[in-house]
Amino acid sequence: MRILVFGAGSLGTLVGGLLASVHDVTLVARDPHAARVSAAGLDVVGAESAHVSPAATTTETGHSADLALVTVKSFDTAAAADALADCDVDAVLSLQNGLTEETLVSRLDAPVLAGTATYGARLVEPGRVECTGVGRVVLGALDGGPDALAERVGKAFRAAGLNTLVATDMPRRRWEKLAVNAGINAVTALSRVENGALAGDDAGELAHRAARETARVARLERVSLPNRVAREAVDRVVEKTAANRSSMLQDVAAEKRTEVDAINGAVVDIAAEHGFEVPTNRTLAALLRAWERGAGLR
Ligand SMILES: NC(=O)C1=CN([C@@H]2O[C@H](COP(=O)(O)OP(=O)(O)OC[C@H]3O[C@@H](n4cnc5c(N)ncnc54)[C@H](OP(=O)(O)O)[C@@H]3O)[C@@H](O)[C@H]2O)C=CC1
Ligand SMILES: CC(C)(CO)C(=O)C(=O)O
Repeated sequence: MRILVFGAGSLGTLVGGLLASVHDVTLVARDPHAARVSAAGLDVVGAESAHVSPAATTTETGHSADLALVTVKSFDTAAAADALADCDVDAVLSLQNGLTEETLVSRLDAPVLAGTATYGARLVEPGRVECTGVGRVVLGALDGGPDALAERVGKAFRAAGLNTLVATDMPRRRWEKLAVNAGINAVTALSRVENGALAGDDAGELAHRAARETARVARLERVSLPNRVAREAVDRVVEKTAANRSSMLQDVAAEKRTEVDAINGAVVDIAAEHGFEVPTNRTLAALLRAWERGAGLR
């Protein structure tokens, strides 16, 4: 399969690097990373290891591929979609956090699959990416149900050794992940604690409230996600990732823009379309956006 990875930073380089063992992969990345991969190949280290030689470029448009993987941060999704609109791609798959697929659908003609990734990735230096944890890619039709394209992409991922599930219930999975991120990411970022610190703490109750609100909005969107399931998902992730610093905490610590708009912000916006209020998500989003403004990031 010819696969274009749009936004090869940490996750895109890891997934693209693993796919490059059997597929024809092009990484759209920044220099000096793109230049280094072109000149000397890519080292995958850590929980996975490989030396591969995908193509790498900073050129955003004019590519042709069977599949475009979108792995930019959520706030760069619209720009990525606009660049992909000037490419010839047969299908698009997002592995980003937050609700980003709608932005891709609204700007692209190619079919868009929904995806989530729990692999851990860190771009150590140009040309070198660390797999910090073997997770799973889950992908499928955005509206759910069986899908031949998703099956083909899943088969291509598995052929490259990526732990991949093709799911027929992506709407529920996306909203459950959103509920987990809306709770854990925002609260850990604002309180500067590891995920495990939420267990049995008042801050954990705040995370539960954000997740319950998200589940309520999911149901308004006709996605079946009971409050109890969202709350239990938060507890499960807090327990399994107790020592992790959430991606949003890492962004705040590094003084980088967060993905709040596609997480808590998306919950607030979609709730408003239904005339529904989500005060916990609204508060968390306001605090994070105020921090970003104060830090000159938006
Ligand atoms: N890292 C991880 O372990 C995981 C990440 N995710 C999700 O995956 C997504 C990506 O995360 P992550 O890989 O960590 O983020 P990174 O910031 O490491 O990677 C995104 C990369 O895309 C680049 N980029 C943006 N626009 C362009 C462009 N027009 N042309 C070329 N390159 C571009 C960015 O460069 P620049 O910064 O210079 O703009 C950056 O290098 C997020 O939604 C995240 O939540 C999900 C699971 C795990
Ligand atoms: C699951 C969780 C909360 C793990 O830290 C995550 O997805 C993130 O940090 O973005």
